[in-house]
Amino acid sequence: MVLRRDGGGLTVRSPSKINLTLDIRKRRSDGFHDIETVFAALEFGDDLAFAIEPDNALTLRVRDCTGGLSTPLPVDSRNLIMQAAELLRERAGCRSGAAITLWKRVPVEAGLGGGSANAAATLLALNNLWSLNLGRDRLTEMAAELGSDVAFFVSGVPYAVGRGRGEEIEQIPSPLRLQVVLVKPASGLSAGAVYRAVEPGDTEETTRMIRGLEHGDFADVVSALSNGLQEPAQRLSSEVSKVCDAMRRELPGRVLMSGSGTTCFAISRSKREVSRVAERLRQQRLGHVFVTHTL
Ligand SMILES: C[C@](O)(CO)[C@H](O)COP(=O)(O)OP(=O)(O)OC[C@H]1O[C@@H](n2ccc(N)nc2=O)[C@H](O)[C@@H]1O
Ligand SMILES: Nc1ncnc2c1ncn2[C@@H]1O[C@H](COP(=O)(O)OP(=O)(O)OP(=O)(O)O)[C@@H](O)[C@H]1O
Repeated sequence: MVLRRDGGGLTVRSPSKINLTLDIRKRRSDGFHDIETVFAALEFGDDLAFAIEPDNALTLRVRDCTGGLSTPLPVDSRNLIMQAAELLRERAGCRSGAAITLWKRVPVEAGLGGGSANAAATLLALNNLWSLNLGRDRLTEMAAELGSDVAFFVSGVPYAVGRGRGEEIEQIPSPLRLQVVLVKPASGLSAGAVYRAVEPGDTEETTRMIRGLEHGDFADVVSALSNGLQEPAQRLSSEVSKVCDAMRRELPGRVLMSGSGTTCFAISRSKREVSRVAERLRQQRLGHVFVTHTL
């Protein structure tokens, strides 16, 4: 994530992600699951601005740019941005203040990790704005406390494998840039509800996906696309199957649900192809359609 100086403050683009694979290995006693997943960061994201607040207050304003797609987000400690700021203050032992503004574009409960990316952006930006000089390791530890996806966004890499409950991050070097079309249906799903409905299995797609990305082999990437949460998500939301079926008619074999849903995505090497497919999907009114690419 690139921090930009803006007067006395900072601005940062908070990206989103898709999961190119998601293997659910086993249910743990702490309520989480051991997983292996391949994250890909997307250019599509929110914007955040941070300014020093002289009286040590922490405030958050949200500007909804989703076109009414999301219900209003809380601006108190229920918001992951406020949780990240408070955690940073507590661990660094500081009482600095900040006025934070979020321009929200990434839909909520979409499987795109929008809230997790906001939390990561907040850790990185306030560490800089408040001159705390905490190292990447300390920020990564805090990230894992805030949510399973946050460490990936703190890493700032385009592709990574996530192990453990998703917070153990290892970069996957790749020459590939994927063009991506996203369709988010009206309904959302909470990650907890989808994980509760899953049966852990022993799929091996993540290893194949890592190899495909490293070799820059698009055909291998396509053949390894898989998501162990898709079947339970489809049971919980009929819109997921409807959207994926419509996308498969356009780009057979290249469609998957992201994370815990409900967004489905399709990948291509061609910008022109995703734009054409997006136009056709918009006409079918299945949900909000976004065109983007991996970072
Ligand atoms: C679906 C993914 O987005 C894939 O990247 C993540 O696994 C979920 O990440 P997240 O939204 O950051 O999730 P968290 O806020 O950490 O957890 C929400 C809930 O999802 C379930 N959860 C999450 C991650 C995991 N490895 N196993 C789980 O069972 C737990 O019930 C947890 O209470
Ligand atoms: N800044 C934030 N942006 C988005 N959601 C937030 C934020 N802060 C708190 N939340 C809450 O977090 C929950 C889900 O967030 P998010 O949109 O990141 O989920 P998601 O798209 O399913 O992502 P994931 O792939 O990580 O599961 C919602 O219940 C939302 O109210």
